[in-house]
Amino acid sequence: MEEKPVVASMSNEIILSIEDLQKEGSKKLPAFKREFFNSGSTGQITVHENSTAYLKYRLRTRVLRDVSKADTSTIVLGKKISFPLCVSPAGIQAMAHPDGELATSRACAKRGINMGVSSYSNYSIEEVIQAGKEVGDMAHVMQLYTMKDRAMEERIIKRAEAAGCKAIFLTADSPVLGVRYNEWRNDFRTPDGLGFPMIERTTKQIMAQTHDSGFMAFNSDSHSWDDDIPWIRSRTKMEIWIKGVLTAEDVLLAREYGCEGVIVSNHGGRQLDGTVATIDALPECVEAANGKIRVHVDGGIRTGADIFKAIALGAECCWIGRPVIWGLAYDGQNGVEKCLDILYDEFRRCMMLTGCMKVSDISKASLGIVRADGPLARL
Ligand SMILES: Cc1cc2nc3c(=O)[nH]c(=O)nc-3n(C[C@H](O)[C@H](O)[C@H](O)COP(=O)(O)O)c2cc1C
Ligand SMILES: O=C(O)C(=O)c1ccccc1
Repeated sequence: MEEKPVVASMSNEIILSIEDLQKEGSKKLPAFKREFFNSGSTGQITVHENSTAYLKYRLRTRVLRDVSKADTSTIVLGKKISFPLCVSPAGIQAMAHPDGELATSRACAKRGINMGVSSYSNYSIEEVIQAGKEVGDMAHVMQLYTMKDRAMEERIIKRAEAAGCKAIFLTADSPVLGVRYNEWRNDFRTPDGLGFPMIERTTKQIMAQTHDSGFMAFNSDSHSWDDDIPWIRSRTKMEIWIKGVLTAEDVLLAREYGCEGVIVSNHGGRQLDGTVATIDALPECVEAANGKIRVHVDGGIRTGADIFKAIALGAECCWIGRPVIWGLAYDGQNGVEKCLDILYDEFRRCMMLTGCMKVSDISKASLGIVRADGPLARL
């Protein structure tokens, strides 16, 4: 007879962490897709550091507090969400699972969080919003690049507004594609049969792009604060947020140009390798915002404690890109729900174990930093 293990396993679930989801989700993808989704640019330094930069912070716990009614909810983009996390816009989600952005939208609606939709989505903004509506209440935002074809850019804005999007996230870090060895080595092309309804292109037309420019062939590299922000503002009542900000200087410009918020982001390390990790750029951006515009952050967030640390450093909310892709690849909508459930549970436990009753209790006092040979330093 087979010997029973001494400690019975808690469950048969093999996905307990985002790391597990990365491993199992990635396994389901052929190499060219896996590398496209998971890689960063050039030496992969920033994609790595986005996550490891969180490790230097230590949690300062407060004990003997009644956390029985800990409330993780918060209000973002006018919606009460279940915890301070939203899903970053990421293109070609149907390459991870046939249901693509529809599955992501349903999972977000079911779990009560907001979603960004890429201009390079495989389902239209109308379809993505409708899919979410059938499940629950949430906010969608439309991600936009400054485009060479301004008439098309305007059509994206108008469609997004008519469909009910709350905001435009203007991705400002991509006038040109980053150095992506994986895409060049694999001669990366989007698989046959996928549509790109927001940029009004078929896969055939996309595939015709060279690898110097890739998707960014449609993006304008002559963009500027002056030419683009007032232009967008005059075409929509939606909020305008700048995605891809890493410096206090650009936060001040976003304020000057009347933007509602910034996403502190380096595009998940996919554009310029060697930029600052986003959690390390966050403090100067929060200081420059001075409470006048909202500051959110994405890049490398893989645990509930990472979310907690970003909130402690002044972000209103965090966003995740790849973890959702891994969830999609693993099991479509179910996989994305699993991803959100893992992060929710970890974040809630982190709040309770640090003695925080509500999200607004999380502050600089919740963190310390260990410097070489020193005791824990307060922030
Ligand atoms: C496969 C993939 C596609 C992406 N597509 C877009 C996009 O279309 N527009 C955009 O602004 N950002 C895009 N991003 C960047 C994400 O919005 C986000 O900034 C980044 O993924 C966050 O880092 P993380 O993946 O470490 O969480 C993409 C990221 C990935 C991984
Ligand atoms: O690869 C990316 O980072 C990205 O932004 C993108 C843009 C268009 C389609 C797919 C991904």
